[in-house]
Amino acid sequence: MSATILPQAGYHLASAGANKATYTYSDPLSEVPTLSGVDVSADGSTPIIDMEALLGPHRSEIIKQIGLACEINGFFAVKNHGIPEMKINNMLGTAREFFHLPDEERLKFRSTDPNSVIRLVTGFQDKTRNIFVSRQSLKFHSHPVEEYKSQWPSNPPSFGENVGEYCASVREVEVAILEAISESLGLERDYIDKILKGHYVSINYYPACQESELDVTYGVRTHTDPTIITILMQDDVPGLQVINDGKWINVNPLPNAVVVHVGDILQALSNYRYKSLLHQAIVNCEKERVSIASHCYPSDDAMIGPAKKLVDKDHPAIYKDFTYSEFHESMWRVKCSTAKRLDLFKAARAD
Ligand SMILES: O=C(O)CCC(=O)C(=O)O
Ligand SMILES: [Fe+2]
Repeated sequence: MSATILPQAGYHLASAGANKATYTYSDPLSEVPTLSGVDVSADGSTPIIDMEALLGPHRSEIIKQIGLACEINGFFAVKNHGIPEMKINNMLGTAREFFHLPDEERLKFRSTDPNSVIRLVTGFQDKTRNIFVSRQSLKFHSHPVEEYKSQWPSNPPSFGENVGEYCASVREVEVAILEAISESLGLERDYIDKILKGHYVSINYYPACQESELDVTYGVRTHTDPTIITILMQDDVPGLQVINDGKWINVNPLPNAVVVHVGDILQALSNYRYKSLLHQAIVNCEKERVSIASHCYPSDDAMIGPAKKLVDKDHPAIYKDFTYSEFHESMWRVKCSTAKRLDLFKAARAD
C-alpha cells in the first residue's frame, strides 16, 4: 500500500485532516524546525541489527555495527528482538481499540499537564504556522508494570494485560540494547543500565487524513526525543521519516522489527559522539496508523553529562555534568523540540 504524500507549501507532507480538529490552540513550542524544501528519498537505507546474534559468538561484531549505526545514522532497526509476534499484535489491537472508543471515553485522560501520570494529547492546529498536527497519543509510565497498571485505562478491558505484556518484553530489549550501546562506547556493559529508571510509553494514533483548507498536516512535527533511546514499533503503515546525511528518508516498517532512536540523553552521555535523531511522522490519506514509542529515561538524580572515559585532551567535554531532573525541568521551560535544549548544559569551553 502506498502512503499518499502531497507536496504542499514546500513540504512533502499530506494536506488534510484539519476539519477533523476538535481542539484548536496555539502551539506552545517556540522552536520547531521547519526544514522546508527538503527531499525525501523513498528508499532510505535502514541499518538492521540482528539481536539474536548479540548472544552468540559474534557479539563484538554486532556491537561494532550498533556503534556505527548510532554514530552515522542515529537509528537502526532490530530484528529477532524476542518480543513475541502475538504480544505485538495484541498491543497494536488494543491501541486501535482505545482510539476507536467514543470521545467521552478517551477524553477522560486528556491533560495538558506534562507531569500527569497518564495523559491523552489530541491533534491540534498551530494557528501561527497554519498547520495541523494530527497525532493523538496516550502517554503513560510503564515500568515497573505492576506499579503503574492501575492508572491505565480499563477500557478496552484488554488494555492492562496486553500493554503490560508488551511493555515487559520491550524492557528486556531495552536493557540488552543499552548494554550493547555502552560497550560500543568502550564503557562497562552496565554503565547505562545503572542509571536507567523507567520507560514512558506513547501510543501514537494517526487518523487517516481528509481534505482540508489548511496548508499542511503533519503526523508529528520534527523533533528529537528527550530520552536515552526510544524503541519504536510501527504497524504496517509507513509514516516515520528521519534525517540522514542531511536528507529526509522514509523508515518504512519492516515486519516484526522495532526501530531504535538515539535520544538527547545518549547524545550528552556519549559526549556528542552519538547524535539525537531528528525525526517526524507524516500522515497517510488512506489508512490510519499506529506506532508505540517506548521512551527510556534515567533516574532523577542520575548524572548524565559525558562519561568520564570519553573525555580526554583530544575529546574535551562538550557538556557539563547535570542531573536528569535538571534536564527534565529545563525541557519544559525552554520549549524547544530538539536536542538544542541540551545547549543549556554545554561545558564552559564548548561553543
Ligand atoms: O509515529 C512515529 O513514527 C514517530 C513517533 C515519535 O516520534 C514519538 O512518539 O516520539
Ligand atoms: Fe519521537
